Amino acid sequence: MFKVPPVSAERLPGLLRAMPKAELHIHIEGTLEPEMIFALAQRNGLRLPYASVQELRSAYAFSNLQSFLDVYYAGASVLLHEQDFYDLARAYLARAARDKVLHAEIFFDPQTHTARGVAMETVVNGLHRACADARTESGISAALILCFLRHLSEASAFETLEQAGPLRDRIVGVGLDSSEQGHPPEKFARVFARCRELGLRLVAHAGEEGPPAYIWGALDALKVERIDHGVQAVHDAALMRRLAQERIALTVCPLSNHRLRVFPELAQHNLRQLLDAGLAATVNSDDPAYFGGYVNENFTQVFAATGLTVRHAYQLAFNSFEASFAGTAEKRAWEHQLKESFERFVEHD
Ligand code: HPA
Ligand SMILES: [Zn+2]
Repeated sequence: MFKVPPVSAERLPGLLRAMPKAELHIHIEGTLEPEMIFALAQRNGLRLPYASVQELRSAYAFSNLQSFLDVYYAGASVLLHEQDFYDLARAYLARAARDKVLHAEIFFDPQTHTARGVAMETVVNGLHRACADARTESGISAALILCFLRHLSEASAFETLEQAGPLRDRIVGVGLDSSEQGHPPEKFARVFARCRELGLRLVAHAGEEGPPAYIWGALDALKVERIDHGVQAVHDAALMRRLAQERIALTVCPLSNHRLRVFPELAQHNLRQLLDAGLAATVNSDDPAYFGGYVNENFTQVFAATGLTVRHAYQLAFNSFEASFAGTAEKRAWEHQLKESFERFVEHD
C-alpha cells in the first residue's frame, strides 16, 4: 500500500473533501430533500400533512430506525412518475459529483412504490436514465441495487424479483433494508439464492441495530459480499476476525448511526476500532436528506469527532473503490487517481 504522507490537522477536512471516493450505501429515496417533497407534491397535485418545508424538517427528530422509516416512507409517497425518479437521481448525482464521488452504487426500494400502484419499470427507467445522463454530463459512474423490504414477506420479495426480470440488465445487485429487529436474514435465504443464480451481486443491511447473529446470517444464509452498516460486529470477536480475513466490506454511515441513536454521541462511533482491526470499512451517507449531511459531511464530522488520521482517510477511500462492484480496470484507475490526489495535496502543504 502507498505510504501516506503527513497532513496537518487543519488541512485534513480539505483533503477529505477533495479526495476521490465511491459511495456504496445511499438510498435514493433518502436523498429526497424537503424542498423537493413540496415541489413534487405540487407538481403531482398531492396534499401534504405539513404546512411548510420548515414544519416537515422539524419532524426529522428520530429516536431509532423505525421512527425514521415511518417518516421516510411517507416522504417517498410524492414519487409517482418516471420523471420524478429521474429528477431525484439527477439531483443526487450532481451533489455527489461535487463531493468527488467517482462512483455511486444506489439503493432503491421498489416495494415502497409498487405498493402505491407505481410500476417497477417507471422506477427503474427513471433512475437508469438519470445515471446515464449524469455519466455523460459529469463523468460520474453509477449503478443500481434493488433492495427488498425485510418487514414484508418472502412472497412479496419473490414477486418484486419477478417484476424486475425484464429490467435485469439495469440492476447490478440486490440488497435488504427496512426494519431490522425481528426480521433476520434467514427469512430471505431462498430469494437471495435465486438472485445469485441470476448473477446479481448481493449485499444486506445487518448489524445496524440488530445483533452480530444477523451479520453471520447475512454472510452464511444470504452469501452477501458486503455488509451495510455492520457496526454491531465489534461485540463478536470471531465475527471481527472473519470480516477482516475475508475482506468483507462494511458500508458504515456515521451521521445515520448518530441520528438514529446507535451511537448517542458521534464521538462514540466505532469506525476507528473497525479500521484498526483490519476491517474494510467505508464511509457513506445512507439517507442524507434526513440525517443532516452528504458523504463529505459524514467524513469531516466523524473525523473531527473521533480523531481519525490521514492514514485512515486514504484507507477509507481505497476501500470504497476496492469494495465496489465496478470492473478491475476501473478500480485501478480510480485508485491511481486517489494516490495522485494525496500526492498533489501534500505538495501544497
Ligand atoms: O439505515 C437504514 N436501515 C434500514 N433501512 C433503511 N432504509 C433506508 N435507510 C435505512
Ligand atoms: Zn441504509
